[in-house]
Amino acid sequence: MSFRIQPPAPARPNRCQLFGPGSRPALFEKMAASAADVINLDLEDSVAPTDKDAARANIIAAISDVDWGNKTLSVRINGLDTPYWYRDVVDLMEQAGERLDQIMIPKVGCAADIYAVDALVTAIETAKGRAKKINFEVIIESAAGIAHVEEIAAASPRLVAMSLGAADFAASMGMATTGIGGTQENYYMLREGAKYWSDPWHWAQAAIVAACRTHGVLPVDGPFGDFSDDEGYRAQALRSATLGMVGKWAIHPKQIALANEVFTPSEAAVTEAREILAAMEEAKAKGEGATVYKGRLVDIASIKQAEVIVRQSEMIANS
Ligand SMILES: CCC(=O)SCCNC(=O)CCNC(=O)[C@H](O)C(C)(C)COP(=O)(O)OP(=O)(O)OC[C@H]1O[C@@H](n2cnc3c(N)ncnc32)[C@H](O)[C@@H]1OP(=O)(O)O
Ligand SMILES: O=CC(=O)O
Ligand SMILES: [Mg+2]
Repeated sequence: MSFRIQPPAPARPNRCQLFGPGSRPALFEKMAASAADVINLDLEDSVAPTDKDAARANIIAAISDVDWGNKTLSVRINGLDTPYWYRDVVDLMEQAGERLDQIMIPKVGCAADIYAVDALVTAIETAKGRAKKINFEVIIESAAGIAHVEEIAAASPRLVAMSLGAADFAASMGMATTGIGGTQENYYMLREGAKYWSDPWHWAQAAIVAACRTHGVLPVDGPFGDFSDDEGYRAQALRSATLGMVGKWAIHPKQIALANEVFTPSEAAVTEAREILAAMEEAKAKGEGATVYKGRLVDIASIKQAEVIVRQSEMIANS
């Protein structure tokens, strides 16, 4: 344990990030009316190159025209390896209303990528006298991104969230799959003739969570492509929540309720967490640092574990 206190991540709900292409403005009101905590209007990979200008204009208009309620409103710009990204940033910062909360930067490979966008955003924010500071979120979706994940998490005070982008990540890593997240048929261990599937996303997720928790950033699981497979989505989301992620993307409205369910601590989990806190209060009153709860050890570390669940539950209830 370092003497430095681990910084808290922003205390706002981020259970579900709903995506929609900027080239389909008919979806925007539906997205705003959904139960997602975060809305991601997309200028990147769901928008064809010929539609980039129109999508930018649609999004800029919708930021002011649509009632986004209390949702976090984010726009995914194009990657720094494209000719589009500077225009995305300039037009958003110069023309979009103050309702815009966040810019999502895809395919970040190093801290300097964020520095570049930060420099541009900061200059326009100052020049235009924008009152509200724009936050950043990033997608780790390349070999370089995961190799430099910690410096990326530390790159800017604007950074509030980091997602794993399974599709581009798989492509960049040369993974032999066209699946977007979830179980991969060929990734198994064999024992006595039986197959046991492993999780090929696990190490990237764990690296993202560690980098995020070190620097007070929200770790988020990205897309699950097969929106007909509710159980597959739920299983992936449960694994992510167990590893410390706070939410997951929805690329179809069907996935919103699943994400909200998994990333809202259940009543049973909250009750158990409160019981552990009560058991530790009793132990403390007796001058003990450890005690027994339901036949198992709980100690001072258990207080911190239980507080994660209670805090998450209270933050969602109060949002
Ligand atoms: C994988 C890598 C990534 O970068 S993922 C992030 C980028 N991708 C995206 O943003 C894609 C987002 N999703 C979509 O574009 C659409 O959901 C896709 C997957 C194309 C399916 O669209 P569509 O064929 O219209 O779906 P559907 O007929 O099943 O829709 C049922 C009702 O739901 C609506 N809907 C659809 N998508 C959204 C959405 N993203 N947000 C809000 N509402 C959505 C449809 O309009 C339809 O509504 P209604 O019942 O007709 O009123
Ligand atoms: O942008 C998301 C991805 O999975 O790629
Ligand atoms: Mg991607």
